[in-house]
Amino acid sequence: MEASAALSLQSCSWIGSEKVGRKTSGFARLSNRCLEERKVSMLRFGDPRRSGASIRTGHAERKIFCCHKKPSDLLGGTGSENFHNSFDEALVLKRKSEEVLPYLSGRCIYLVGMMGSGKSTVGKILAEVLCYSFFDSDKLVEQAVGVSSVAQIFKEYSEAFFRDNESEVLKDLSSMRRLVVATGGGAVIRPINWKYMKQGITIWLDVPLEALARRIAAVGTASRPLLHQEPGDPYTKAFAKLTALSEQRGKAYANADARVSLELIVQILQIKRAMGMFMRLHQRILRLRH
Ligand SMILES: Nc1ncnc2c1ncn2[C@@H]1O[C@H](COP(=O)(O)OP(=O)(O)O)[C@@H](O)[C@H]1O
Ligand SMILES: O=C(O)C1=C[C@@H](OP(=O)(O)O)[C@@H](O)[C@H](O)C1
Repeated sequence: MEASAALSLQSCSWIGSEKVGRKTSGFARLSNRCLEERKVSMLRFGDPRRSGASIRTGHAERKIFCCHKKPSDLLGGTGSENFHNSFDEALVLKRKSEEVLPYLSGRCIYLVGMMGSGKSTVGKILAEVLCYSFFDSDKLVEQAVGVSSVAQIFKEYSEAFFRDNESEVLKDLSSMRRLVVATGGGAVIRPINWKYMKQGITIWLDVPLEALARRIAAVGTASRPLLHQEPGDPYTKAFAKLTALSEQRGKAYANADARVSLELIVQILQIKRAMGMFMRLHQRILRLRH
């Protein structure tokens, strides 16, 4: 399953519960239709094509990426696995998007959550499915500052400087429509950012800390400066810092209009699997009796 199936499981419930009612590029590849509807030139940081972001226009029909993995892999997944296509899942996602789009009426979706919660991964899939444009706010800050990585911005300037630019980027995005935005994990700590993000719909990707630390340890902490300072092996230092950050930020994430809990998704999958096994067993017993 994975990120895409998580979406297919959750899309109905999040739209029902909403109150309104690393990345190589800051942008997902877009369909021709999406491109026509996009108005990125309004942004302060200008046209992404000029600022070096890659957008490919060659595909009229978009692929929906799915990955088939055991629920246990979800929690321990490194994310380095290939995403495979699945016709069924693509169909489910397509239907869900058709259900959801009228409720969205063009409003942007902001994904919030701790580092490694999958905001970029899920955001790209969500944007594909909804035919929205995808933006990664960290990438937009890098472009605005003219520095190639967030880690470098922290080092050359400061965290406060990064946060100011992050707020500016969110402000610019807030006047746009039909975007999925993967925010930086710390965007939730400034109340002003909520004012911008609440122009759209905010979704909190809530993932257990152990899973976050495992995912981050798998790719290393170098690109995440807040985790890189601690001593120790990547998992231990990521886990220690994520625990501290999560205690500070827990309440802030809860401001989101909806929460997608990976723990709950895994439980649902386990129940579905157990029910499937039970049905198969039941059928076998019936066959033996006759
Ligand atoms: N649902 C998932 N299951 C397993 N690994 C995931 C999942 N979502 C993301 N990942 C992996 O976790 C890492 C961090 O994901 P990313 O989308 O960059 O998180 P964020 O943008 O929230 O920091 C990446 O290596 C990614 O492939
Ligand atoms: O949690 C945080 O404070 C941060 C998360 C990072 O983004 P991701 O959540 O995309 O890793 C990035 O904005 C910066 O390193 C600070």
